Amino acid sequence: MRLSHVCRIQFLGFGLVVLMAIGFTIQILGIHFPKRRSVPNGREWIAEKPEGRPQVANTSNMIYSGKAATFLMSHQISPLRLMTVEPQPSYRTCRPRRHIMFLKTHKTAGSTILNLLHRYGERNGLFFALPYKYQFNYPSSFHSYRVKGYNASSRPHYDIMCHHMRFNYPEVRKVMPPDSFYFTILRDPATMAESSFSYYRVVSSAFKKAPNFKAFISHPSHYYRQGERSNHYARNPLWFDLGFNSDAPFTETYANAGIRAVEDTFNLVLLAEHFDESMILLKEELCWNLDDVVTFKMNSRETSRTLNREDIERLRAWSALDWYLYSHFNRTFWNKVEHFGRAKMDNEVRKLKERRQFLAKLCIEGSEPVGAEQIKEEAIKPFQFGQEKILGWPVRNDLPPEVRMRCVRMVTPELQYKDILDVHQFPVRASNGSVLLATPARSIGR
Ligand SMILES: Nc1ncnc2c1ncn2[C@@H]1O[C@H](COP(=O)(O)OS(=O)(=O)O)[C@@H](OP(=O)(O)O)[C@H]1O
Repeated sequence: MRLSHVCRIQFLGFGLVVLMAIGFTIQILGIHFPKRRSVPNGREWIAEKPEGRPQVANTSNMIYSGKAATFLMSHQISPLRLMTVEPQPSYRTCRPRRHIMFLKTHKTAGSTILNLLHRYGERNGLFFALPYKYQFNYPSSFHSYRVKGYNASSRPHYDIMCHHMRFNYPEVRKVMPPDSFYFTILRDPATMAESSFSYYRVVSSAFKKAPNFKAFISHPSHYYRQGERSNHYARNPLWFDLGFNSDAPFTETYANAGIRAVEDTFNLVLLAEHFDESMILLKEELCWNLDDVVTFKMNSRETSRTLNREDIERLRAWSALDWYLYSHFNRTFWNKVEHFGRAKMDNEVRKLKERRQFLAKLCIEGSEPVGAEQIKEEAIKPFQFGQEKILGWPVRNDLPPEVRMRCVRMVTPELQYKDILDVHQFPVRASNGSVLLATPARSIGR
């Protein structure tokens, strides 16, 4: 009798251990159990949900043609479904965050992040704190009166702020709600300098004076003078964008004080070199879905120069404050990944890459970025600046209109997207009340 009792306890204990092991494995792999939903009847698909509620879209009147039809049919799936946001896992207790401040640093993949913020905001009817042109009077320090429609007495409600600025927290705080999520992105100062040299050589005095990049790397101080035109791109540009003194001599005490200020203000600091991991961390922190953070690389150059070890060391030493900052947030970034779970992260990154590849096949003519001259539509032509060609994404013409529209939004560059949002938020009305298209600020200058 006692023996069978002991056996039963042992059996229950063993079962418990097996269940715990299964739960632990699920946790590590980050497997989500989506809500059970009704199987589509061939005509109906769960479509995008602006307010988080599923809507049913009838796709029976969709137009299919050419290669698109073959692609869509080969995947046995409705085109709308391809553009669908995955359902929220049923156990998720968090609520998507919608008050967001992104500090867009220069040459750090910020335009790609802007694209996802623009899309999310537009889809969810959020209100952007927009600059009058394309930047908040950069390189001057940010001031609230630079936000279109801002009025200190009436304090309009803004949800997202994301265009280039030199950060100035007291002024930003006046504009953004107190519960805003602050994030930014950093890049290794060496590769960043290579990108900046190519892009900003026409404007930065230090870059202009150097006969070539190699010469600049060998003797940066020979070409650099504090305060000369656009030299904030040439030394410690991250430090500058964060609102600090980029010409201050490096000391650990000073650098640590800056890092503490960033940590006190920003909820998350991302890394351009680890963009996909960054997107997963961002998605988790914002309680968003995978599709919200799927992007195509924006603002990339046709060619770039490879740096050798010595070049890298020199450039990091030249921008010592940025290198110290980057090294610190590189450590905290990987601590966050560790905390999230490496295996889970790998799994999520794999899903992100697959989704991007899938959407590239669906949306993009040839699936690869091309030079601006190969893109006919002004709405998606990349802005050209600097010494190298900036690439863009041609959208296939044989897609059903709604799908094509969503594809176009995924590759709409920052400047054109800002114009679209501006027109939505500040429609110019004729005397009869009809909406006139506002003059794109682009025609006035960046
Ligand atoms: N997803 C992703 N992953 C990694 N790197 C990326 C990504 N998206 C953009 N980029 C690279 O970021 C550089 C452009 O940065 P920005 O868009 O911030 O430039 S800008 O300041 O707005 O002009 C530019 O770098 P360079 O090509 O070295 O110039 C882009 O290639």
